Amino acid sequence: MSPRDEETVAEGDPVLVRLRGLTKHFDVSPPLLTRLIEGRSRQVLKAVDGLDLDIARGRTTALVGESGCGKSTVARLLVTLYRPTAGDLVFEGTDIGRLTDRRALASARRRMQMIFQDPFASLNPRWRVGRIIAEPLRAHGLLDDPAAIRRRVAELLEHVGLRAADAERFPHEFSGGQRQRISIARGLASSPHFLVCDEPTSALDVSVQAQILNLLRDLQRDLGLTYLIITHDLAVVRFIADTIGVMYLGRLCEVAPADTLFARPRHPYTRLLMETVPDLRHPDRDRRPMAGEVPSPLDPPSGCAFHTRCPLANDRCRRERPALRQDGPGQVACHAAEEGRLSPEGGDAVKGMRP
Ligand SMILES: Nc1ncnc2c1ncn2[C@@H]1O[C@H](COP(=O)(O)OP(=O)(O)OP(=O)(O)O)[C@@H](O)[C@H]1O
Repeated sequence: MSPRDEETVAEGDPVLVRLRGLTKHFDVSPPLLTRLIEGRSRQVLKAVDGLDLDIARGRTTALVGESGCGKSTVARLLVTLYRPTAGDLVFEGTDIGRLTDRRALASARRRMQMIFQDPFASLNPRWRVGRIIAEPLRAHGLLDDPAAIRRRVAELLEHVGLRAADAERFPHEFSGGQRQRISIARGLASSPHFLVCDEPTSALDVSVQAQILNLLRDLQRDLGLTYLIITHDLAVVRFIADTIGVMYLGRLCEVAPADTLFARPRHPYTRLLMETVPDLRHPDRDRRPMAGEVPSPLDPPSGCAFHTRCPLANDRCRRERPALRQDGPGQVACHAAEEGRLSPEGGDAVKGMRP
């Protein structure tokens, strides 16, 4: 056990967030009249379809996968912007997916915050930075004395590498990276335990991305924060994540410690994703596009959702949905892995999938 493990276990439950069978379906049916005239039935989009995941306290868990696999929907479920269709969403011991008590929900919301991708869109351009950062303090009724609010805002600005005097300026006076720092300061205002970061760096230049990721790491160390990072960018994940969950069409196909996942990816889809990782030092070099189309979540394939793109798929894969099973230090949902049909390095498994 590493010293960091001992620390988290000593605090009690090492798991801050526990997801069991977490599901979000959207009713995307055409209006009733259209359905009657055109003889169409109801349509349900399975954005998230039975997710089991533990998010370790004080650590960084990342969810990766191609666009449309359900990452942002998970983020929105976690911060209670959406209600689950089914399943458990337990945060600090409370199933917040089922909470109806307003005060309990407000208390949970204070302890978790979301950082969005686009700091332009998420900051009110007409408000001074001080007011933007102070807003959660007022909304949650944490501070009302103007001098105390000013002190807290100054402290938060300094925490994220800005100056106390920046409170007087407007968002447009800052660069993209600085604006993301302002978003993070606002996210920290209510002293949350859990930050959900949805593509926190994808709107930024590569050089600035590393600064923001370093800031997130420093804040985690200083404040004991737990992160869920949502991204399609494996380079970001490699830089910051302790644990990685790989999503495909609303389900997790692999969950593993970051080192294990990069050294020995197991699921054929993870192996294919790895082929597309840009080198952090040479981000423009050798980035292959992903082969094949992701099937529609309106009509997901039977059995393993990945079987339509997987060169190792057999009849069982087409018929039977694989469960997420323990596999070394991680978990993988793959019949080929369970049956020992994967090559150790993954070369054979991905050859047929390369464009
Ligand atoms: N409010 C909604 N109503 C209907 N469908 C939705 C809604 N939100 C998301 N979806 C659909 O759910 C699926 C998952 O979307 P989601 O945004 O969670 O994926 P993602 O992996 O975050 O993709 P991206 O990286 O492009 O944001 C997509 O097919 C999307 O069109």
